[in-house]
Amino acid sequence: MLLAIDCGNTNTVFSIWDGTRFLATWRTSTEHQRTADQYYVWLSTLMEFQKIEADITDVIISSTVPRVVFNLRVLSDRYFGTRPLVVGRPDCALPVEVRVDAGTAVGPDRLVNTVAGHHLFGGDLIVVDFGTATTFDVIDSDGAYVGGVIAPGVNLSLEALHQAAAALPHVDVTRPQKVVGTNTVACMQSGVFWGYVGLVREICARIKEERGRAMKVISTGGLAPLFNQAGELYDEWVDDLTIHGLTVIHKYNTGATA
Ligand SMILES: Nc1ncnc2c1ncn2[C@@H]1O[C@H](COP(=O)(O)OP(=O)(O)OP(=O)(O)O)[C@@H](O)[C@H]1O
Ligand SMILES: CC(C)(CO)[C@@H](O)C(=O)NCCC(=O)O
Ligand SMILES: [K+]
Repeated sequence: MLLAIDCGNTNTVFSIWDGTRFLATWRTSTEHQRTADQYYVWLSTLMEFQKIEADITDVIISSTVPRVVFNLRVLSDRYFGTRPLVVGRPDCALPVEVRVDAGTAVGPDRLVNTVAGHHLFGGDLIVVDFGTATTFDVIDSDGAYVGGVIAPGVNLSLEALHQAAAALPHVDVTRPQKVVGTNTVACMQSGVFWGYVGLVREICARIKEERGRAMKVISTGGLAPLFNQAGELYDEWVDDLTIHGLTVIHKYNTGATA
């Protein structure tokens, strides 16, 4: 069985794939100090608690934080007796082309989203991922990654307001009742909620215009559905698109089904 690890700047997702379905998915915060032993204690406790009897033989990692890869490699070697595939390393082939400026290191999560998007929906796509950053990945008709957009993440924007302005509290993002807020929290929520609805709409419209073609918009990330309450921003939403893409890349590199 495959252990797929998607390590973002805020959270790391671990998922067990048996070749046809995910047996379990767990999240933890991303901390580069965490050792292989700590990961294993956490993972094996959850597996035991959920009575998951998985014989993990393969590991694949996508990490936007280079320094956590070392300990995840040790986890893989020491506890699962296998050398992990690491997206972005030369020995991990991708089933799609990457057509960007020479010397650009595209985030591995964006490459994995490209593979997943193309695998599930074919070509001419925009993948919108609401993570630490809000990213837009543009995928050509042949599945190639051809560039995109990086905007600040939703929670990051709210946190930045709170950090920079003494009178602004920490708030969670929700859809406000009205656009015009009559208290501080409602004003902040309105700015972020409607600001992101506008950001997504405008960026997708301009990408389609610039490329002169119709494109399907796929969204991922826990916050994505919140912004699509009128159902007009995206065509599809896939939770954990990145984890799905990792299983596709693993299969492409090994021919394995699990
Ligand atoms: N209504 C909500 N309000 C606040 N946070 C939410 C809400 N719904 C989901 N979330 C959080 O949004 C985050 C989305 O997860 P996702 O994996 O897409 O990004 P991330 O983990 O924050 O970023 P990265 O992948 O860059 O580490 C999760 O931490 C989830 O708990
Ligand atoms: C943009 C993030 C932080 C989104 O997770 C990540 O994909 C990343 O670190 N990218 C590197 C730069 C790029 O993708 O062009
Ligand atoms: K993510």
